[in-house]
Amino acid sequence: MTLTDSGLTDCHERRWNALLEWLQGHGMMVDEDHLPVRPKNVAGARLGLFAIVDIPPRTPILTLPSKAKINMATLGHYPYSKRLTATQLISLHLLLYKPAPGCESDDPHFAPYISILPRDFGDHPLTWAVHRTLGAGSREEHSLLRLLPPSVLSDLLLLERRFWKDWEAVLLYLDDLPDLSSPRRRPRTQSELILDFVWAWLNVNTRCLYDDLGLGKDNNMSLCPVFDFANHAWMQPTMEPVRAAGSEIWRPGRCSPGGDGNTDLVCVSCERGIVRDQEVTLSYGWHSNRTLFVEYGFANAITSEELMSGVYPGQVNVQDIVTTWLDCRGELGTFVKGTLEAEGYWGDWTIHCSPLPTQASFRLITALRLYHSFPEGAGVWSEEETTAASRRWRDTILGHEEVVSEENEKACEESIGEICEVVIKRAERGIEAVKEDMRMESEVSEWFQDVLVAVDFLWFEERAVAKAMLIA
Ligand SMILES: C[S@@+](CC[C@H](N)C(=O)[O-])C[C@H]1O[C@@H](n2cnc3c(N)ncnc32)[C@H](O)[C@@H]1O
Repeated sequence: MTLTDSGLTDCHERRWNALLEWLQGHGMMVDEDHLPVRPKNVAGARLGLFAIVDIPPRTPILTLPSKAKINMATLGHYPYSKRLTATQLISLHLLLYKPAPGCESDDPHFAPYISILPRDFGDHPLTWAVHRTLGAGSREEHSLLRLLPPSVLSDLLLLERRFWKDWEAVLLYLDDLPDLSSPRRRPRTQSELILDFVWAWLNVNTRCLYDDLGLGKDNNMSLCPVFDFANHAWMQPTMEPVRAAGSEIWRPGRCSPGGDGNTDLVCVSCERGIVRDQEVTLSYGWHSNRTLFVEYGFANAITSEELMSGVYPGQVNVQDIVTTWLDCRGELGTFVKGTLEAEGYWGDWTIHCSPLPTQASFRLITALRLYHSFPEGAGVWSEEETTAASRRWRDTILGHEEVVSEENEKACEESIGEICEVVIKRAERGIEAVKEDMRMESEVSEWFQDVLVAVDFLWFEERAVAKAMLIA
């Protein structure tokens, strides 16, 4: 790959200039004073945004016109567009206008933007999962899936389920509107079409901003050119989005009653300001590496001090361990499972190292309390006994009682210790297996090595959180 003086390939340089010209056509100021950032290659993250001048604190970095965003408002011209969610509609639009290899998009509305989006997501775990489902997984992909911690794999399967659900919805929509798709595109087999949809869907899932358009929660999102080149920094990000002049500060996850419609996006530098050539970064949220890896395809390089001291939101989902215990308890296990499901406490059982003190989530403690309400070896439980034990457990959820009993609490504590031991042991095996692959796979592609490093961090986080729990 040859880089130009600006740190971009020729092709990216051309596409970036075309994007600026297009944005200018939409009324955006793109000179150095109004857009003091440019993309550059970043090892292990494709592109990132960099300051081209010193930027003082709380200074506007970009003001993106609302009509340059891709969202439910700017795609409102699709017939019956409200039949689709924002993810489905934006993904469909990208699918229809996906650039052919080596070419630019021919979208009459957003071509320069769609053309500069990443072309390949071979390093994202969803791609490996979908390949596997289609029976087309490569050896590298299979071995990466095998190396993932169980908690990561189960989140990945949930993400894959979301993907297929969106695909089904888009197919159904296209069935009703064959004019939209048939004449437009080069012929694609069903598998090719699905993989192109993976590309579209991942662009949406990894790049969209929560954006209060005044719609339902799941539809308040936009793809925002330029803004979406900013990489994630878990500590001290340098840029943040704010509302257009005169309105409230933007915060992810907040929905204003009634909504404000599609407004311009303004981003400003954070408190410390930014020096020339420094990377301009955002916070994608206070996420553990498991979530970052599954949703975005990368993991933060973190140290054990950061994990043990509680400054990093380390977390382990231990659902598979507890589920195995329940599976060994026959009918009683089935009863506990059914009760937890009925009461909304099934799954999402986690241990955390931040904020200190380290702790098990209330959901995990609640599940363990019910599990230990029926001690092993206590013989057969009559219906009355089962009802009474469940009632005592339910009282802890309702806040009528703090604990089921002292013995029950002690058993839960011991179980948490056992869970941590299991997590540590398997993390050690996982780290060893990743090392082994690193040694064996020295000839393989760069992205594969990068992913192995990320998988190593996933196991490392699990081990450090479990160790911190045991020490506490
Ligand atoms: C919103 S985009 C950021 C721009 C992106 N790097 C690009 O080349 O277009 C999000 C994607 O960037 C990458 N990314 C973001 N932050 C990262 C980080 N701290 N380390 C590695 N990759 C990162 C991941 O691939 C993620 O899915």
